[in-house]
Amino acid sequence: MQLQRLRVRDFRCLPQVGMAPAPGLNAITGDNASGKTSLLEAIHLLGNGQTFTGVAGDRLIREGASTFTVVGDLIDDRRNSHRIGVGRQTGETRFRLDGRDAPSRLALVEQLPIQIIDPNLHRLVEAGPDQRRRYLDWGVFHVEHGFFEAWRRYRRALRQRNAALRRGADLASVVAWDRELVEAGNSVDACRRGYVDTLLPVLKQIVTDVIGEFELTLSYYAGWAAGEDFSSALIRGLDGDQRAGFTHAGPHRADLRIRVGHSRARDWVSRGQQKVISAAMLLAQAVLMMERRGVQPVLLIDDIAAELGEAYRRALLKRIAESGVQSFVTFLDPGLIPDGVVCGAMFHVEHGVVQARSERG
Ligand SMILES: Nc1ncnc2c1ncn2[C@@H]1O[C@H](COP(=O)(O)OP(=O)(O)OP(=O)(O)O)[C@@H](O)[C@H]1O
Repeated sequence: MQLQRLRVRDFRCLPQVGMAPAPGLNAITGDNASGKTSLLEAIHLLGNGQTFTGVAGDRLIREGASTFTVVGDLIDDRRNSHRIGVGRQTGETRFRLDGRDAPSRLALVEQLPIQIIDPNLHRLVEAGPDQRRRYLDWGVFHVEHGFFEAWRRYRRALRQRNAALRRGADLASVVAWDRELVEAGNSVDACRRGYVDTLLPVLKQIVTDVIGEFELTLSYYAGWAAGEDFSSALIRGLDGDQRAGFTHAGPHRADLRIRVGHSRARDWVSRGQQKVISAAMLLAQAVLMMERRGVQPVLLIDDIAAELGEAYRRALLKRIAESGVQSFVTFLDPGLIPDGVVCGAMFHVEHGVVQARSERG
């Protein structure tokens, strides 16, 4: 999927924007508070239905206006055109897809897969498993059909089992959910496992291209002990589950464990390297999606220049530009666009006004 045209009206500090992005790397330059992040937010909204900064509702409407609209014209990998839109009016946000109301935000997520690389990116390596699980599931969702349905079934059964545990129900009422839980959980697990196997070589190659030789391993933890099956883990954990009032083992506890040599990555690598590994993880998903599904995702990259030294910044942006993934990258100053990075298009933002630029100067 490629964003061919973007139109924005009264969104955050942007009064009116009309731009025609290029297929590869789109550089967006502008001073602090000029509106660069707002522009990325508008694109994110199209592919996700939500902003990445967490700002929501009427606060997204430009001060003094009463509505906002963001519309994107897309072309898919079979050269079909699509139009998606998000608008807010009288306290309600509406999603539009090809001239109709979209049933939910999920329809947008399916239409325009989008990922954000921002200054909090290192948390993917550093923070707890939740963020990595979300990362993993985003990729699995877009690549493995059937994953979403299995995940929904699993969540439903888990909720019911936990409710029974919480109210101290008898054993039969708790284990009544185990069959569904195990069936759906095993499907979720199989999808994730297969995905990680194909992701890992792509990721390793990207990390090597950017950092050089690096002993990175990514291992998948299913959410119960290795060598045991899910069903046995549930039986073994039953006493503990009844005492705690919730289910311990299962795909809801899965993780991607990132190691460098024999150490956990977060204990071993520098903050800059954590960011490069995290960015590489997102880029690897994008590349895999293109290879496996022929679907092009969009990458949004906010403020990476402020976070990375010249060498990593150049290598990473060069790799992103060469991947062919459509990306939108913000820079405070055009001088921060590293030499050798080929930009498909350049835009400059000043006081909320976006203009195409023909050269870096
Ligand atoms: N609803 C709104 N109406 C008007 N202005 C807004 C609204 N929401 C945010 N702004 C303003 O928009 C301005 C631009 O913010 P934005 O985050 O897009 O800038 P930026 O170019 O990314 O800056 P930086 O380089 O400092 O990150 C800010 O001054 C912010 O206060």
